[in-house]
Amino acid sequence: MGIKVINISKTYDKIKALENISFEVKPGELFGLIGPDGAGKTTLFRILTTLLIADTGEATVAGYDVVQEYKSIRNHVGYMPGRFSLYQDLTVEENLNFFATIFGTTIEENYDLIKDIYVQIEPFKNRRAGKLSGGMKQKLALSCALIHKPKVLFLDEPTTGVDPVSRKEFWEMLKRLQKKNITILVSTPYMDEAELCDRIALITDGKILEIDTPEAIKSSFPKKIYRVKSSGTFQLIQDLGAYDKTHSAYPFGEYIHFTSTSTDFKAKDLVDFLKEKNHSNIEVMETDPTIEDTFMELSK
Ligand SMILES: Nc1ncnc2c1ncn2[C@@H]1O[C@H](COP(=O)(O)OP(=O)(O)OP(=O)(O)O)[C@@H](O)[C@H]1O
Repeated sequence: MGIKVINISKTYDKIKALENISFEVKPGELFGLIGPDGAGKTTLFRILTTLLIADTGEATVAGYDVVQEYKSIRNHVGYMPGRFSLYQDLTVEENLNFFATIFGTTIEENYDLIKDIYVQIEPFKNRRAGKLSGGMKQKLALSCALIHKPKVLFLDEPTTGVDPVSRKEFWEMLKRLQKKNITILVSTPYMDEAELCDRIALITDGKILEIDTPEAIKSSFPKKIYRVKSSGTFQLIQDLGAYDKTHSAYPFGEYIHFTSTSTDFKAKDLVDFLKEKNHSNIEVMETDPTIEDTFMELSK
């Protein structure tokens, strides 16, 4: 009752939005699609929620074929699209009632499923959706996507433009929904959110680079990573770019993450090189790989 995607491709004019995508989401799994803007995440969501037909390939959602059995899928999935999808001029309660009605249900019938989320916006039930904060809009959109008790939930960048506290609360809600046997496919450009998924697929330019648990993806990183800092960040990037032992060097927060082509490379080699280049306040320290590092390495 999860999701199966087999060799899905989709091209818009000349843009290959998806190229031979295959993966499986197990029933009850919280699966993340992690990738930058334009990676193809929305296109994939639209295909799986039957709003768009793939050029080639097959997919099933909750056991139903996305083309042949699209009507059944629509009754069994909840979809929270990336951009705010609610009726801005309707109130919170009217929006929820509207979605309940089109699925032939009522707020009361499935209140248990949305209770946790809805109680937080219920005090504002008479406010128009267009006047809600980002975090509240997101909670309302999730309530609307859940009101017909879907088996599978699709969330396209649900936390983009939402403050950090609401983001954290949102992920806690997803974990609780997962315990109620809902399969969840969520996309995000935030690498820290990737860590909260059971498994993730790293996607860029319409292709999947890797699928595994966040832990396995991090531990598969093939090189030692050093975090590097000096008083002149711009010059540091330039000099690391020109260094003959550099495999990769890219900004990572306040540091540059550096890997070397050499297998017996030592932090001292880099310190000596940077001293030669007149850098001051040099800091070079080995650090643990993150999902973002794997992403950078695989998309090189
Ligand atoms: N209707 C369309 N017509 C032409 N090109 C499109 C269309 N929709 C998407 N694309 C292109 O297909 C590629 C994948 O887009 P898609 O929206 O699926 O990516 P995404 O990962 O969801 O990114 P974003 O978060 O920016 O929506 C992009 O290059 C995009 O410009």
